[in-house]
Amino acid sequence: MSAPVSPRESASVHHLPNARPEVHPDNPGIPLDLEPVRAMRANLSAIQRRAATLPTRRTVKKQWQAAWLVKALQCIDLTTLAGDDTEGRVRRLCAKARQPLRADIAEALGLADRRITVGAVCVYHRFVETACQALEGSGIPVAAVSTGFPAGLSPFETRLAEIEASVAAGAGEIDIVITREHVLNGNWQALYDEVKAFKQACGPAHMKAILATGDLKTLRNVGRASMVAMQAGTDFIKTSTGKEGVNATLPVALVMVRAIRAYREATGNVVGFKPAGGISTAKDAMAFQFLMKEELGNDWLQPSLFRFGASSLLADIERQLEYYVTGRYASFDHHAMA
Ligand SMILES: O=C[C@H](O)COP(=O)(O)O
Repeated sequence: MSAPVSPRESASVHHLPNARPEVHPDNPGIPLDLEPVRAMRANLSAIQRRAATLPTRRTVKKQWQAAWLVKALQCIDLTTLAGDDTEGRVRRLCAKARQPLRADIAEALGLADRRITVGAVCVYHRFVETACQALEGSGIPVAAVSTGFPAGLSPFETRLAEIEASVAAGAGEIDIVITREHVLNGNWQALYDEVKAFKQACGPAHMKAILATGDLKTLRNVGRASMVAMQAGTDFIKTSTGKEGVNATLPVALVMVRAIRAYREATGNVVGFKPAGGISTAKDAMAFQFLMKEELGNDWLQPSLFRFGASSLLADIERQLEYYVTGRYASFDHHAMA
């Protein structure tokens, strides 16, 4: 991270890139069109080369770096998806979601009067009601992972019922998982039908389609699955559950955001992107932000079109912002939810 500001310098963040109105996902879907699906190509070495340059492409320092990190924080789906989750843990997570920056850090950044929150809180269905109660009045949506998360192999009707139950319990966002077998078998019709049925079951809730890219074997499959999920009407495409062997990576993200761009150029429809799983440092987060800015533009830096699915990223961002305003690093356990 860059050197801390001197006491004489103002630590205020003046460059939060959110003066413009946010663009929201707008994707009614289209009938299944296999031509662009089959046309998806992925040049592995070119993608890897491009991905390798992303973390170093921009030199962002001082208040500009702090502004990027505050924006990253606002895009976090603050997540807990563990077998030992409890109502108490979810309530603490929601308290952190409401006030993700310690008051003294927010004050030093000149953000005390701005209502800075994370993008959403993401939990299992079991905790949707708890999270909705804890977030009441905050405007922060609750996202529920659904459809047999993480494997997505429970009976189809059960998966639909799970979506409906989470929406009825108050979830404003539903993160579904696709059946990886449909992708591995090239059964695009089955994938399209599944995602479309899930979208219908979501009703007014926003849907994110988790492709579980670590299970899809090739980047070409990632591109094809992205295209089919968008044609079926998903509002976001999301990389991973966080439970696959490999989760969000920059090469996978490049393929997915380029599919978003191609789909938008072909249809005019707008789809968001959520890298998730294994993103735990401010530096990682900024590499994904640079990717979004360069591939899709500033509209995709806003929480309406960009989220990080992350359980521990917030702690590092808060730590880096504390360093920016004080010149000292705190230990991780100094920050709540570390
Ligand atoms: O969707 C979110 C992921 O499950 C979070 O993954 P993580 O615990 O590696 O940050």
